[in-house]
Amino acid sequence: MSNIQEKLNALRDELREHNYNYYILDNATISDYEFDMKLKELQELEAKHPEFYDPNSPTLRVGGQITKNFNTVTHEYRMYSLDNSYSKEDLLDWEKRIHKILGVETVEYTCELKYDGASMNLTYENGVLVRAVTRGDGFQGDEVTNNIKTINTVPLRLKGDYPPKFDIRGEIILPLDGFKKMNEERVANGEEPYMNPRNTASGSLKLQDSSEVAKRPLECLLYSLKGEKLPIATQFESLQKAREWGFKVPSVAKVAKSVDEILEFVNHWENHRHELEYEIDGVVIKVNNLQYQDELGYTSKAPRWAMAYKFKAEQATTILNEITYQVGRTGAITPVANLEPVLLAGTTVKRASLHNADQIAKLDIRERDTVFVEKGGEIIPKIVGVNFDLRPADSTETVYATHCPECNTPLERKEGEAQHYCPNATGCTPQIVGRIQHFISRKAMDIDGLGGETVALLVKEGLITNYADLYELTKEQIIPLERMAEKSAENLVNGIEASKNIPFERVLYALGIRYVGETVAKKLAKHYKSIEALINASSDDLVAVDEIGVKIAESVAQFFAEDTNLQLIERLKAHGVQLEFSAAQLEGLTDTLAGQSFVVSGVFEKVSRNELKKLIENNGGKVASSISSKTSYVVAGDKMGPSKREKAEKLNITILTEDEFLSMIQ
Ligand SMILES: NC(=O)c1ccc[n+]([C@@H]2O[C@H](COP(=O)([O-])OP(=O)(O)OC[C@H]3O[C@@H](n4cnc5c(N)ncnc54)[C@H](O)[C@@H]3O)[C@@H](O)[C@H]2O)c1
Ligand SMILES: [Zn+2]
Repeated sequence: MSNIQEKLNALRDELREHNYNYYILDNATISDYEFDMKLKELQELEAKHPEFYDPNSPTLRVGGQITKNFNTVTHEYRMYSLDNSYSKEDLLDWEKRIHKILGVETVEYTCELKYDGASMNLTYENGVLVRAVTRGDGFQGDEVTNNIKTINTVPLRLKGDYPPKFDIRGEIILPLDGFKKMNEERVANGEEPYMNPRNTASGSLKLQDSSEVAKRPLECLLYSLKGEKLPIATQFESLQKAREWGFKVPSVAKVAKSVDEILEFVNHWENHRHELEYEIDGVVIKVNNLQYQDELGYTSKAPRWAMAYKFKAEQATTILNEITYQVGRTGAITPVANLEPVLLAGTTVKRASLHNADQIAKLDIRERDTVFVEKGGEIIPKIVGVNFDLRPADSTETVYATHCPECNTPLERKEGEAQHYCPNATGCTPQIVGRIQHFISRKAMDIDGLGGETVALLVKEGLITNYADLYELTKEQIIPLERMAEKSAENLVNGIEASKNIPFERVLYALGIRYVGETVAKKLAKHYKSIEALINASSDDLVAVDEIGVKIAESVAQFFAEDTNLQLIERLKAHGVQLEFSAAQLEGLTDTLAGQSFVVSGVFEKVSRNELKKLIENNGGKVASSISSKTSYVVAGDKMGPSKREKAEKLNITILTEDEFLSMIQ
C-alpha cells in the first residue's frame, strides 16, 4: 500500500471513530474545530488522489447512524449535513460558486442561527404530527415519535392554513437554564453532572422510556419545510409560515443581500450568543429563493445552497499551576485544575473541572502544562487539550490522588465507576458539612434561619457532627458564634423545631442516601410507608418496587446496614421527626392494585381523570401512558380513542368501565 493510501485510510478510520463517539456515544473526544480541520485535510487529500476514491469515506456521508433500538424509517426527503466555513474568504468562494452555477450576479440569503442540538424530521398529515425521525445516516433514521411528543414546543395539532402533508425539520435542544437545573439535581442526588446541553439533548432522544424524556425541558426549534407543491417561494417565507402554523421558530432570522451583510449578522451573533437561552455553534446561511435552491441541488453530503459559518468555541490558553481534589457530600472526589487566571467568554477563569482520573489520563494533563480551556454550556470551564510543545522537559505524568485531601483516608474506586470516593463518611469534614447542608436544603427539611455557611461554622465549632445533632442545639450555644445574635439564634432553633412537621418522603430525601433523589424518595415512602419497613427491606425486595433499579436498591440497603445511620435515625425519631406516613397520608392508601398496570382513557363521570389516576396509585397500582402487553387493565370512559380500544382488544386486555374500576377498590 502506498504512503498516501495509508494516510487516507488512517484519516478515514480516525474520523469514523470520532463520528461514532459524537453521534452514537454522545461523547466526543476532540473539539468540533479539530474535527472539521481533519475532515478538511481528508477532503483535500482525496481531491488530489481520486484514484483512492472510497464511497464510504466520511467526506461523502452524513456522520450519524441508525440504532437498533427504534423502528428504522426511510426519509422521504434525504437529510443532509451542512458545509462549513470559518472565514470571509470561505463565504466569498461559496458565493462565487453560486453565481457561476445560477448565472446571476446577485442572490439573496436567509441568515439563521445554528442551533446546537440534534436534528429531527417531523411529518405532519392533515395538521397532525404522525412521525418524528432522527437524521440517522441521512437516508434512514430512528423513529422517536413518542419521545418527541413529550416536548411542549412540538405542536401535536397545527393551526392556520397548513398544507395537507409535509415534513418539517428542526433541532432538538436543551435550553441552558433547564440544563443547569438538571445538573444541579443530579449533583444533589450524588450523580455525575451531564457534560453539555447538546449531548444531553441528543442522548435524551435515545431513551426508551418516554416518561423519562418528558421530565427533561427539551425544545424543538424549526428551520426548514419539505413537501410537494408547498405554497412558499423563499426560505424566509417558510420560517414565517411555520411560525403561523404553531411551530417554534426563533425570530432573529434576517435576509442578507451580500456577503458583507451576512458577516454583519455573523459578527452580531458571535458577540451576543451568550444572551440567548440556548447554545448556538454558528450561523446558517441559505439561498433564499427556493427555485434557486432547486437549481443548485446537493453534493454527496450537503446542499450547495446552504453554508454553516461556525464560531470557534471560545478558547483560552493558560498554565495549569496545580491539580487539587475536592470532596463532595457523598465522598466523591473531583479533580480541579487551578489555573493562571485567564479571560474567557467575558469572565476570568481560575479553575476548571478535570472530571475524573480517566479524563486526566486520556488528555495526559500535567501540572505546569500549557492547556486549552473552553467554556461552552458547562457551568465550569473545562480543559480540552494540552499544548505538548510547551511542556517542561522535566514534566512527569500526573499520579492521581491516592488519599483523601481532607482526612487522608485511602480513596476507593468501584468497578465500573469513573469517580474515586473517600469512604470515611463520618469523619471527613466536607462530607459531614455537605450531608447536613443537604439535610437542611429547601427541598429537604427546608430549615428556616439556617444556611450552608452556618452549618459549616457549627461543624467547625464542634457543635454538630451530624444532622441529628441539630435537634439538640440550644440558643445559648449559638448566640456566641460569629454573626449570631439573640434573634437569629432564636430563628434558627425555631426553624429546626418546625422541621419536625416535614412529611416522611422529604425526610427520606433529606437523609442523603446516594441515588435517592426527590422522586425516588417519594416512591419509596409511598411503597413502604415507614422507615421501619424500609430498613427491613432487602435489596431484592427493593428491586421489586416499581422503578427502583439495582443501583438504587443496593445503595439503600447499604445505607441501612450501617449502624451509625440506624443510630441517627433512632435519634431523629426520638426528637419527633416524621419517619412514617401520617394518619392523613395513610388514609385511602391500600395495596389492592399492587403489581397491576393501568391505562386510563376517555372522559369520566364520577371522578376526574386525574383523580382516577391518583386512586390507582394510592391503591398500589401503576399508571402507564400507552397500552402494551404489560398493561393489566384499561379504564375506559366516554370518548375513548378508537385506536386505543383496538389495541387493547388486539392484546386481549380487559377494558373496565368507571364503575367496574371503582368497585375494584371499594
Ligand atoms: N468533535 C467530534 O468528534 C465530532 C465528530 C463528528 C462531528 N462533529 C461536528 O459535527 C459537525 C458535522 O455534523 P453534522 O453533519 O451533524 O452537522 P453540522 O452541525 O455541521 O450541520 C448540519 C446540522 O445543523 C443543524 N442546524 C442547526 N440549525 C440549523 C438551521 N438554522 N438550519 C439548518 N440546519 C441547522 C441541523 O441539524 C443540521 O443537520 C462537524 O462539522 C463537527 O463540527 C464533531
Ligand atoms: Zn475524606
